[in-house]
This record gives sequence, C-alpha cells and structure tokens, in this order.
Amino acid sequence: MPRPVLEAKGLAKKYGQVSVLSDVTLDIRAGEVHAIIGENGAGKSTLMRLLSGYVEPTSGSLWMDSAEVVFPKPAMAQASGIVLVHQEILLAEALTVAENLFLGRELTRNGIIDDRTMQRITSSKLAEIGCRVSPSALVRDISLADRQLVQIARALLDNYRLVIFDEPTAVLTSDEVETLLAIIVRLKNQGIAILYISHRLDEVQRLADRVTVLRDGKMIGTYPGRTLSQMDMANLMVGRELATLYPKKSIRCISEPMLEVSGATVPGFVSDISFAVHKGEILGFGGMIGAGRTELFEGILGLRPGTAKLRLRGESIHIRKPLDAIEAGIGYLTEDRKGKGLLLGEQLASNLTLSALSRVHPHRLLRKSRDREALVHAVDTYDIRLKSYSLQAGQLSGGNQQKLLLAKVLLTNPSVVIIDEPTRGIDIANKAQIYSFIHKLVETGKACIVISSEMQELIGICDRILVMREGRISGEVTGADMTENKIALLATSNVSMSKEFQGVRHT
Ligand SMILES: Nc1ncnc2c1ncn2[C@@H]1O[C@H](COP(=O)(O)OP(=O)(O)OP(=O)(O)O)[C@@H](O)[C@H]1O
Repeated sequence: MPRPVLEAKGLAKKYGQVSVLSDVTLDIRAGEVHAIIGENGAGKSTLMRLLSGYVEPTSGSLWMDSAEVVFPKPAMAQASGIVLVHQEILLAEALTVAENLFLGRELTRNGIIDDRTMQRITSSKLAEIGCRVSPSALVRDISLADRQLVQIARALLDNYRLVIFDEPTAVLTSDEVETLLAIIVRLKNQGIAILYISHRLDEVQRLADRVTVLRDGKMIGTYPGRTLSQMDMANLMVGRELATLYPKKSIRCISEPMLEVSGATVPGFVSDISFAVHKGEILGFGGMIGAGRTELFEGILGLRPGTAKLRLRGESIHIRKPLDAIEAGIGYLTEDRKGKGLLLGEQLASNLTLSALSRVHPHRLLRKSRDREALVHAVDTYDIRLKSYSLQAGQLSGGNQQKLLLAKVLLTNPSVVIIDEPTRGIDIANKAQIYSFIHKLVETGKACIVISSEMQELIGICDRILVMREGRISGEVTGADMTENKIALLATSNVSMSKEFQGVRHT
C-alpha cells in the first residue's frame, strides 16, 4: 500500500459555537486520487482549507511522514508540498496571465524582473494543460474557464506532493475537462497525491481510487472508488434513496411570445441574433463555453455594450442598464455568482432584497425586520442550508450561494427568468430541487431561458434548445431531436443554418 502523504486525525472546525466539521480522520496516499463528496454545505471546502493552511482546526491534528505538522498559513503548507487549487478564482484581474502565474515569486535576472523567461514558462505550462490564452493577456479580458486553467497552471508551477482540487471542472467545457482529467491521471502516475472535490459524480467515478463521504460536517466513511456506482455515492451523500433528477415533462400550453429579441448584436461576441421565448416555455441555450451565450444576454440586459430590439408581451421595451431589465420584469441570474451576483462581504438578508427594495420595503420605508422575514422565507422555500441567519454571503457554501442568488432574482417577481448555468456547483439532490423550481415558474405562466454547458441538463428540462456557435445561432432542436449528438454537432461543426433557425419560433 502506498504511504500516506498527509493524515488528518479527528479534525474539527467550529465558527463560534457552530460546528461545521467534526471528527474527520483520513489519509491521502502518494499516487492516488482521493475524492471528497457531499451535499452543498457538507464541509468539503472547509476540510480542504484546513488541510492547506487557509483555516486552522479547532481540534484534531495533521501528520506528514509520521510527524505532526501545523500550517498556520498557506505558505507553510506549500513549503511542505501541499497546494490548494481554489474553487473561486483568485487571480489579480489587472495583471497579465504570466504576471499572475509568478505573482509573489517573480523570476529575476541580474536583479531585474525577467519577463521574457516568465512569459516563455507560462506559455509552455498553459500549453501543457490545453489553455490557449496569451501569457500577455490581462486576466480581466479572459473567460472564466481560462481563468480557472491559469489558476491550475499556477498551482502546477512547483513540484508539490499533494495537489488539492476544489471543483476544478465547474467552469470548464467538456474538452477542457478531458484535458484536466488527463493531467490529474498524469500527476497521480508521477506519484503525486490528489485530493479531489467535485459534484460531478461521473468524474469521481472515473478518477477516484478512494472516496470519502461527508454529510452535514460529519464523516460517513471512506470507500474504494471502484465499488461505488454514482447512485450509491448520491445516496450516501444525502442519506436516503434519491428520486429521479429531472421533473416529468408535462405537455404545457406554450402560446404567445413573452419576450422577443431581434437583431441582437454584442460587438466582438454576437452578431444579429433573433429569437423568442413564450409564456410557459423553458428555452435552452446550448453551445460551447465561448460561443457567446453569456455575452448575448449581458448585451441584451445592459450589462455590456450591445444593441437589440426587444418586445415584452408584444410591447417595445428599452433596456440601457440592468435596473431597466428588473423594472421591465426580466430577472437574470448570472453565471458569475461571486463576481457579479452577490456582495460577498454583505449580510445574507441585504443581498437577498437588493434588487427588490421597493417590493420588500413599500413606501421607501427601510425596515430590517422585512429583510429578515424575506430571508427566512427564502431559506425555507429554496432549502438554503445555513448555520446562522447573520452570516455574510461569502460565508455560505458555494451551492447555497447559488440558491440565495436564485431567491434574490425571483424576489423581483419577473415574468421572464434568464438563468446562466443554474446548477454550477450544486449537488445532485439540490439540482433536482432547482429543476423543479424552474418547472414551477413556467407553470405559473412565466417564461424561462436556461443557458447551460451541461447538455443533459438542457435536454432534461427544456422544451426547446437553441444552439450557439461563434456568436450566432447554429440551430434549434426540439422533442425527440434533443439529443447530445445533435446539440454537440450544432455546437461544434459548421452546419449551415436554415432560415427557420433564425430563432424566432412561429406559432
Ligand atoms: N467563515 C465562516 N463562518 C461561519 N460559517 C462558515 C464559514 N465558512 C463556512 N461556513 C459554513 O460551513 C459550512 C460548510 O461550508 P463548506 O463551504 O465547507 O461546504 P461545501 O461542502 O464545500 O459546500 P458546497 O458544495 O456548496 O461548496 C456551511 O454551512 C457554511 O455556511
């Protein structure tokens, strides 16, 4: 049996009187992938932070090579060969990719910063992990997926003994996921220990030699990876047998157009797109990351420069800034919940009611108790798991932040709800819940647009899917045509678009 690189014995973490992790005992061995799975808020990220010096345990100990170790700072864990690749993107946006890779450990020659060498090494590290951005590009100008890859390249710059990945594939395309999984297998074969958190149980099943399950801060057990089916893992995480993931598709009466968009153009990303979503309809937007889907909606909703003619329930509307969209009755849930969706340093209640101040506080009378009531209601309705109502948004687990954001958008009572990547970072049980919320929305006469990189998700919940490629709509699929093959073909190949695929559905 390979030797453990790191052992945790009876590890526990409390914030004040609140216990978020208790009595975790496990080891991570050289040359193995050890996966940690659990529902949103189960304590996975907290465990990773304890192991890598970002958070200090309340009790318990860490051991390396039969000696106890303490990591009061991440730098000390790194010096011992342990690095964490964060779930959140922690890069300096105003610096270049190469500057980020070497931030805090810049290379110098004769006392002068050696940009050329840093750029060369950056190029080769990025190529190794299949990332094609230029080392001299500013981080603020590159996509979320590329930022994640840059962060991974930064972690792989040194020779570590244990690399901890906290949901590394959440923002990657399927090709990028394959490249990353291949890198992980390569690291493992080099004898590096890998700790891997993911909500994507298919990845866990493919990669993991052992799987540790956490539930509500407690360790349920460690199991050999090969013996567990994805359903076994899901049931262990949740502690009960799970029902089906997607709601049964009902035949809904999809009638008049709710939102009609024509000639949407977002310079540099999207040209001349037209489509309509109907009352009672869930319309999907598929395509590769980078196809322009997010930019299309950011352009339409005044979040970035763009032009489009819009009609809501047949009436012309003009959106110049995000508030115009909210007032018109269009709710938008961003894919970038930490960057653009929530104020992480603010309280949960004020985050929740921020876009719906006039609804929650009529007559401009701001009352804290109303914010609190709205929060209690949202926690109950959306099953947001939290240990205290007085947390800041940044102290919620990732999946619960997503649910808070959904609650925030729906509090404005929009007629059209646009959700970009609805279940990114969401565990399997909560996914089913979010799908059922979306179904309920359209059953009450709203229209919903879902942008997703997960084809199964689009197929599972949508009535119709428009596929984008290189800033245009490359096709539409409905009914039995909604298959992964058809969507992938439209997303990647140069299938020419027939006139009826201009996106406007004729009813
Ligand atoms: N600084 C903090 N103060 C108080 N509670 C915290 C703090 N940080 C985390 N928590 C709580 O600890 C619990 C575990 O959170 P953690 O982020 O470890 O969960 P997770 O399993 O990684 O979830 P997800 O899958 O949603 O990312 C959550 O209830 C969270 O609100």
